[in-house]
Amino acid sequence: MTRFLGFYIFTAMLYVNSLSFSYQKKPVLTDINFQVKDGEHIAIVGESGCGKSTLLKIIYGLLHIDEGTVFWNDQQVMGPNFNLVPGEPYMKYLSQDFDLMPYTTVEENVSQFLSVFYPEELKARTYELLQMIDMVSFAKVKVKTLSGGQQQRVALARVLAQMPDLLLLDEPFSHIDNFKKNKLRRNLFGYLKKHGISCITATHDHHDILPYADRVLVIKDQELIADAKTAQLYKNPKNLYIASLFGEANLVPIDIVKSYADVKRNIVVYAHEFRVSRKKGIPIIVDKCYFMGSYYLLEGLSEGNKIRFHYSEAIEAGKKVFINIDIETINQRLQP
Ligand SMILES: Nc1ncnc2c1ncn2[C@@H]1O[C@H](COP(=O)(O)OP(=O)(O)OP(=O)(O)O)[C@@H](O)[C@H]1O
Repeated sequence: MTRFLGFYIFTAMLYVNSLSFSYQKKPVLTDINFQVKDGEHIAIVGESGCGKSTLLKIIYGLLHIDEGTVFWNDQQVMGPNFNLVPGEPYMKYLSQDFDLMPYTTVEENVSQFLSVFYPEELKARTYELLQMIDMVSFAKVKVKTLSGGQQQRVALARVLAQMPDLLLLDEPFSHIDNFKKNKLRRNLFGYLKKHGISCITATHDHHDILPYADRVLVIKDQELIADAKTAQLYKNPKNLYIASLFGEANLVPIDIVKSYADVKRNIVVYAHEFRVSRKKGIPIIVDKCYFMGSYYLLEGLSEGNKIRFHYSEAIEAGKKVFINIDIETINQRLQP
């Protein structure tokens, strides 16, 4: 809620309230509550099969929910039992299977949905979208001859041509190679912010989350276990499940740190948060060493606990080193 000219204005526009859903008997989602504000980018994350796609389908009105409601401002999203043609006009859903016209060109697939009257403007808007997906040179090519990744990019431009207020993206870069992925991410999320389009992205990939999502929702065992600002969740993950969504992480019994010997608690420590010393710290015998490009990922045992940590150099299996965790990190993670 924001205050404007003395009045309070509700800026939240999508409301998901007490939502529960099951395909058969076993619940898939239980008591899910969250809101999405105007122009906000949300990432939905969680292990495979936790219900991310299901949640997007419910929001779009493709599935009938057992309990709860979904509202777009003051308008309730009704499921397939009420809508002959599922889906709502103000939002678009980019599913894992792309809905394209295979026998027409890339350009035609994109421009078909542009509600523009003048031909020059139609050309300019189509070009803007083709540029965004980096496919200007494919404008005249028939979609059926494109690769899976190229088709996924066309599908993206096609939903954006419809200028939704809310875009639902299900693993939007799953078919796209690493050469193109980073540029496309920057283009897409920049485009959405520029045009004030809200977005919910279901993803496994932290590269889709950290630089672009304003907030992250984490699903585990049917429930929403976290709803927090991205940086806050990353810096202070409450458990190993959440931390592992962002990278290699460990659950460390804090009593292996000498000064915390009396504290019987585990804390989450990312692999990159350890500092390696040849002289002092937590002793660890290296077991495995993986070259990761700009660093090495090392795996070792300390008092029976398997710990993974990063170091700038390779360390031979069997060697003893010492690892350290910053006191600020420990204190932060020990907070309730
Ligand atoms: N049409 C369906 N009928 C029955 N069960 C389904 C159906 N679709 C999905 N499920 C089940 O519902 C659960 C949630 O599936 P969903 O596809 O939403 O998960 P997800 O988090 O998106 O997974 P992934 O990350 O692998 O895409 C899974 O256990 C899945 O097997």
